Amino acid sequence: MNKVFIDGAAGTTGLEIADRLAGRREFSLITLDDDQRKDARARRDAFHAADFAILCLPDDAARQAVSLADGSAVRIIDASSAHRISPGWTFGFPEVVGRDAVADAHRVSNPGCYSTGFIALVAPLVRAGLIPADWSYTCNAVSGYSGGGKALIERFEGDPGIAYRAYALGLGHKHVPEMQVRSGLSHAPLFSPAVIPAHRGMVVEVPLPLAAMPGAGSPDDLAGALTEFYSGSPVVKVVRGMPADGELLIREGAAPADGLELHVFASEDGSQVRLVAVLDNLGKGASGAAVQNLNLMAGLPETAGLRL
Ligand SMILES: NC(=O)C1=CN([C@@H]2O[C@H](COP(=O)(O)OP(=O)(O)OC[C@H]3O[C@@H](n4cnc5c(N)ncnc54)[C@H](OP(=O)(O)O)[C@@H]3O)[C@@H](O)[C@H]2O)C=CC1
Ligand SMILES: CC(=O)N[C@@H](CCC(=O)OP(=O)(O)O)C(=O)O
Repeated sequence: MNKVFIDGAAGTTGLEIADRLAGRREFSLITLDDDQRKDARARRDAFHAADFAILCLPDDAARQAVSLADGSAVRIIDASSAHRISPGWTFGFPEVVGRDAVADAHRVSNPGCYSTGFIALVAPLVRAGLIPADWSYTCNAVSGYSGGGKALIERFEGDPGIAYRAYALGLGHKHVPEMQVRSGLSHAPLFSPAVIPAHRGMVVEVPLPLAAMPGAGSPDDLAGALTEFYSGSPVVKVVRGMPADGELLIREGAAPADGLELHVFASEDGSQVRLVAVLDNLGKGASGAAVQNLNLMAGLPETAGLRL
C-alpha cells in the first residue's frame, strides 16, 4: 500500500485528488487535522512518513514543502507553478515527455491548466517541423472560475454579475515560461486568458496564419501529426471534423473530466487554422493529471481512478 500525503488537501485541487483516490486500495492517505495542516512540523512528519506527496499549494508554500521533505525518500508531484521549468524536475505531462520519464521521476512538476492545452497542441507540431519554433505564437483561452482556486470561487459565487473577466492584461501570466520552454519555442507566446462564470471547463486556442508561416505543413498534415502523436494515449484524443452545430461549448455544471480533446479547424483554402484544446481545468488541467502521474510513478495502470 502506497502512503500518499496531499499537502493543501483542503483546497480545490487537493479535494479533487482525494476524490479520485477514494476507495482505491493501492493508496492510503496521510491526513492532517485542520489545526495542523499549515504547521511546518506536522507537514515535515507527513512528508517523512509518505511514499508520495502531492503539493496543492500556492507557489511559496510549495517551495517550502520541498524543503520540509528534504532528507526523506518521498516522491513529489507539485501542482503549483513553482518548479515547472526548474532543473531536476520532470515535467508532468507523460504524453509529451514520455511515460517512463514520469514513472521513474522523484520530482514531478505538473503543467498549468492553460499550458496543458497549449503545449499539447504546439509541442508535437514544432517537434515534427510542421510549424516553426521561431514564430511569435498567440494563445487565447477561457477558464472556469475554479481555475483560480478558493479565492476566485468565492469571488465568482459571491458576485453573479460577472459575465466575463479578462486578466493578465500586463502580459506576464505565470504559465508563459512553461508554454515557451516545454513547447521548444524561441519566443514567449502572447497569452490572453479570461474567466467565465462556469465552475470548471477550459478552451485554449492557438490561431495560426498558416500561409504566412515559413515551412508550415497543411491543415491535414497538422491534424495527422497530432493524431499520430497521441495515438497511444487513453487520455488525449484528437477529434477530426467539425463538431455538431459547428461550435464548442463549456457547460455550467459539467461533471469532472480528466480527458483532453484536441481539434484542428481550418479555413476552406487551408491558409488559416485554429488549434483548439478542450479540457477540465481541474481534470487534466490539475487533479486528473496528478492522479495520472501518481499512477505511473506507482507502477499502476495510467488511467486508474480517472474520470474519462
Ligand atoms: N484550480 C486549478 O484549476 C488549478 C490549480 N493549480 C495549482 O494548484 C495549486 C493549488 O491550487 P488550488 O487548489 O486551486 O488553490 P486553493 O486556494 O483552492 O487551495 C490551496 C490550499 O493550500 C492551502 N495552503 C496555503 N498555504 C499553505 C501552507 N503554507 N501550508 C499548507 N497549506 C497551505 C490553502 O489553505 P486555506 O484553505 O486555509 O486557504 C488551501 O487549502 C496552486 O499552485 C494552483 O496554482 C494548477 C492547475 C489548475
Ligand atoms: C482562472 C485562473 O485564475 N487560473 C489560474 C491558473 C490556474 C492553474 O493552472 O494553476 P497554476 O497556478 O498551478 O498554474 C491563473 O490564471 O493564475
